[in-house]
Amino acid sequence: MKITLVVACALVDADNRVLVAQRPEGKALAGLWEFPGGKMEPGERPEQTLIRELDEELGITVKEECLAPLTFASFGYPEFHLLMPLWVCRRWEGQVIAREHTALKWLRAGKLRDMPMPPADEPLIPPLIDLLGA
Ligand SMILES: Nc1nc2c([nH]c(=O)n2[C@H]2C[C@H](O)[C@@H](COP(=O)(O)OP(=O)(O)OP(=O)(O)O)O2)c(=O)[nH]1
Ligand SMILES: [Mg+2]
Repeated sequence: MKITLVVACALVDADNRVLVAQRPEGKALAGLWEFPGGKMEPGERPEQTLIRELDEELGITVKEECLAPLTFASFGYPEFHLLMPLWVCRRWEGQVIAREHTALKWLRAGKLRDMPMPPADEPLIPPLIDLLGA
């Protein structure tokens, strides 16, 4: 079985809302709402991958000390087993923009359940509600 390591981030704004981003057409799971992030490249540490992905996907600069680990997803897709740690980040530089996603939304954690997300993401929602409120 192939394990794919993907790193992801819940960006949280001053009102305790979480950023979700809609996956673009042409990619796997197109149209679903996800936490920004992506696959690790050879030689990277997970936190470096996340910082790179947040720059590439959202145009923001994040410092490693502003990333707090929260939980992880472990889910069997047909082609691979996804292992995805999720960090929380409340502090970054720059304006969040959709460089690769179709759209972005800031939502209360309790509203994440209303969004069509990848099946792997469902268990990530309760820890976010515990941390941020519904
Ligand atoms: N980023 C992200 N990926 C997720 C989430 N949930 C989930 O199942 N995935 C899956 C979808 C993909 O199979 C994989 C991550 O792929 P990705 O498309 O973000 O990878 P990437 O940014 O490196 O993009 P690419 O270069 O591979 O096109 O993890 C999530 O919340 N965030
Ligand atoms: Mg990505």
